[in-house]
Amino acid sequence: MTVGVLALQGSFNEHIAALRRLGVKGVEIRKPEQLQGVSSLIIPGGESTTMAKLADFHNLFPALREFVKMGNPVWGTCAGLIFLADKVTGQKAGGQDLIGGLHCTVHRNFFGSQIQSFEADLSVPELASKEGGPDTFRGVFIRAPAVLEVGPEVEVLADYPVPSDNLMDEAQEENKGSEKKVIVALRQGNLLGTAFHPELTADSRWHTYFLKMASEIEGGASNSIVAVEGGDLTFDQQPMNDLPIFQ
Ligand SMILES: NC(=O)CC[C@H](N)C(=O)O
Repeated sequence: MTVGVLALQGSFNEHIAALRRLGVKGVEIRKPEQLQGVSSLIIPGGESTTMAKLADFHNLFPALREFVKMGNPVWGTCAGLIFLADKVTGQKAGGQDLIGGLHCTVHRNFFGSQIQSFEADLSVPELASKEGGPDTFRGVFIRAPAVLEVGPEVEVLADYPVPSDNLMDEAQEENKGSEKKVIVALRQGNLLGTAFHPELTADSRWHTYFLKMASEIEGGASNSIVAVEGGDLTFDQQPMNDLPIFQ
C-alpha cells in the first residue's frame, strides 16, 4: 500500500518516516498528475499561507479539491487541517486558498505565536478503542490552529480546554460565550484532521488509524497496512523509531 504525502513544505519527511516505520511507502506529491497514482493523502503541518502559495504555483488546488470530492481518505495535520477546512479565521491579509470539504471553522493560530507552542496529553477514547494503547495521546502543538465550530456530520475525536491566559485577543473574543474547550482532532467520513503533529511523536496510532481508513478505500486490503513490519503488532510491541522524535 502507498499513501500520498503533499510535499510542498513542512513536515512531509516526518510523515513519510512515520509511514515507513509501519511498513508503508509514502509518495511525495508535488504535481497534480501525481495524485492519480495514490488513493489517500496526508497534508502535513508547516505554514499554511506559504503552502497555499506553493499549491497555487503548482496548480494543485483543482486536483486536490477533486481528490477530496471523490471521497478519497485525506488527513490534514495542523497547516493541513487548515487546508481542509471549509472556513478559516485569523488569516493573513488577503486570505489564502483552501481545499475545503471538512465542515468546520478553524482558527489559524488559535493558541498564539510560535513561542506559545506546547505539548499536552489529550484524551483520545475513540483512538484508543480502535488502535489500543493508553486513553491519552501526547499532542505536539506548534503555533497550532484549533477548530471552533463543526457541522453535524463531524465526529470530534479530541478536544482541549482553552487556556484563557495565553490566547490572542481575537481568539478570546471568538471564544466568548462558548464552551471553554476547542476541538483538536476530528473526522468527517474520509476526512481526518488533527491540530497537532502526531508525526513528531513515537506513538503511531493516528497513522495506523488513518491507514485503516485508507485501506478500506483500497478494497478491504487492511492486512496490507501492517504486513511489511510492525503493522500487526500491538501498541506496546511496535518497533523502535529511527528519528530523534519525542517519546
Ligand atoms: N504547525 C503548523 O502547521 C502551524 C500552522 C500555522 N498556524 C499556519 O497558519 O499554517
